[in-house]
Amino acid sequence: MSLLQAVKYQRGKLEVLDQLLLPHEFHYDTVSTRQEAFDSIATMRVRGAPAIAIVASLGLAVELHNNPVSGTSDEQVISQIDEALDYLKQSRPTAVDLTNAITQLKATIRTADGKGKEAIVQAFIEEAERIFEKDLQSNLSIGDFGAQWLQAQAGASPDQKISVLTHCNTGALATSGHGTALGIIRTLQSKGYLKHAFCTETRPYNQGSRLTAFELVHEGIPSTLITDSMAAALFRTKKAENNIAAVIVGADRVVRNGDTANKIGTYQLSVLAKHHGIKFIVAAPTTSIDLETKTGDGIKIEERKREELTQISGAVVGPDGRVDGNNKVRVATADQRIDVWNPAFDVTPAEFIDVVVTEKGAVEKGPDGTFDFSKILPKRWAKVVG
Ligand SMILES: CSC[C@@H](O)[C@@H](O)C(=O)COP(=O)(O)O
Repeated sequence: MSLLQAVKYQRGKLEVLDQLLLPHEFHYDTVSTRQEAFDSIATMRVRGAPAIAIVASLGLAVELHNNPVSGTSDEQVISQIDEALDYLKQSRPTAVDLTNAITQLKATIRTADGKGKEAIVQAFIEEAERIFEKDLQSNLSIGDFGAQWLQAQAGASPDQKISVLTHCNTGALATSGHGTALGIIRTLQSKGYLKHAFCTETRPYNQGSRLTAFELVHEGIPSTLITDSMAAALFRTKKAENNIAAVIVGADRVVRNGDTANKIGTYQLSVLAKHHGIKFIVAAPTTSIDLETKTGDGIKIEERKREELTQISGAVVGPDGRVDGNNKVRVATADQRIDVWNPAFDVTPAEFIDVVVTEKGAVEKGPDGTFDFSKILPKRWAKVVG
């Protein structure tokens, strides 16, 4: 089985899989400049909170590797890199991984201040590469902690397999590999704990049907696709038969009290899960945690263009039922004059979340109903909260 990779990188060269063409066509774009990185992210050719941060960081690393910076003093070079990072930060607003990566990159280049411009650039490139490599390790740990938590809380085991529902895409395509929520599902499968994975279509951008369904099939994980509107009926009619124990989702931003921004539709799933006695798990690396924002009310939710709701693209299906991946079409699915509201994310309040699984462990709610991240992030906590 070939490995799914959203990003292929070697020093000086970055290739990014165009996810808009999936699952019908595999095409990698070369990304060599900050503008190309920005464009890949803003047009959603690459998407998913960790992958966005990785492409922005490595895209600029490639630009700096191949094109000497013009500044002469260390101060000038640092300010030019800062400017490029601030530009990249504008590519998409809701996921915090990019902001956290930028903070980390800015701090790292300052450790080379006074050592000359090559040292500053080198420090940047090495830090960007570390962000990429560390993400994979984080995903694998999230998978282990998530499976352990489900073993303890839902009795998941080879003798008592569980089923789960996931939303959006959080797999290898949204990260450096393995995935977060989908990473837990992969780990459950490898341990023999998984009965079945259900995935939502994830309207309007269809990350679930285009990407997650593709990843699940690719991995040979027993799985079923549903539309977003079928979740309640699924829980009501198929929970017992399938032993549906958890909804597992990723995160674009988990704020200080645990409120979590994730793909639109996540919030309604959390309400349904509570109603049906199903655990609700947020799987997120600590790079997706934002301690500076106190509650979900402070999260900026990206609104996207109307055509994402009123039009859809895909590949032509022939009369024999075969999909012709080379023959793409874009079709209208609504009266093009209708007014549209298209928020890309929503906020799930902490009260509906049972656990936030990070690479540093599973964090459960305290008696006050909020999450306390001070134990897993003591330094960041001290900086922000004191
Ligand atoms: C590990 S990816 C976590 C989230 O980024 C994911 O669930 C999600 O909401 C992605 O949204 P997208 O708009 O496709 O970037």
